[in-house]
Order: sequence, then C-alpha cells, then structure tokens
Amino acid sequence: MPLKTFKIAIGSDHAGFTYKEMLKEFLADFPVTDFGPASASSVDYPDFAHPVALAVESGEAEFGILICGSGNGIAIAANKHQGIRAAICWENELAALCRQHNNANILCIPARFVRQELVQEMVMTFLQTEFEGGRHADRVNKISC
Ligand SMILES: O=C(CO)[C@H](O)[C@H](O)[C@H](O)COP(=O)(O)O
Repeated sequence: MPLKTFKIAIGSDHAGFTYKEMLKEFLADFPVTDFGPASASSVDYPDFAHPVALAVESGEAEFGILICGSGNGIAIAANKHQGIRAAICWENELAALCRQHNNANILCIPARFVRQELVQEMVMTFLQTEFEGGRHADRVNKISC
C-alpha cells in the first residue's frame, strides 16, 4: 500500500530529545516541523507540548508526536487543548487502537520505557491507521465538555 503522508508537528523534553532527532530522520518522507528542544539540556515539557498541540489544534499540522520520559507530562499538557486527543502508547497495538477507536491526533511516547525499533513501529502504525468511526465517533464526540 502507498505511504500516506501528513504534516507532522514534533516536540519533546530532554528525555525524549534523542528519539525526536531519530524520528526526524526516520520520517524523511513527511513534512515535519520540529518544535524543539534544540538540545538534550534539561527543559520543562509543557514548553514543547503546548506548541505542538496548538499546531495540531489549528490545522497547521495533521498529527503531532510528543516524547518525554514517561509520556505522562506531555500527554497531560497536550490534552488541555480542546481539539487534542493525545494518547500514550508503549505497544504497537495501542498505537493502532488510539487511531481506530479514539481518533487520537497526538502520539505520546514514553522514551525511557520503549526501544527505538518499537518507537519507529508505533509511529508508522499511528500515521497509517484510520479512525473507524461508527460507535467510536459517538464516543469521541462526547469527550469535549
Ligand atoms: O512525564 C514526564 C514528566 O511528568 C517526563 O517523564 C519527564 O521527561 C520527566 O519528568 C523528566 O525527569 P528528569 O528527572 O527531570 O529528567
């Protein structure tokens, strides 16, 4: 099947920096905007999660990828945004399910708990898996409050 390409916004904190740099090369066929950080020096994850979430929320990017140590901080920050459904994934099947059932638009990766090959596999699964709609659409529509 041909690869579907999307505009992607990517960001991390220091714990996710190495994987962010790796993913920019891995996603060479995709237009990727890097929202930082520019080095592995210690930073605060909300400073990078919010710009990525805003890019997805505004339509500037179709999907976001955020990476921190546990995945929790970036997901909590990104999910403060109305139009964002950010999902923490640590198995490939979760990356598929968050697209199929939740129409997730940001993939949150726990860098300190997943190996590089799995990160690449999850990213491709996330980007190439479609939302199933139907009963899942009714549920997703009930998320906003
Ligand atoms: O989710 C997180 C914070 O809630 C992330 O795992 C951060 O990467 C982590 O907290 C960073 O920790 P550090 O001890 O400052 O490297």
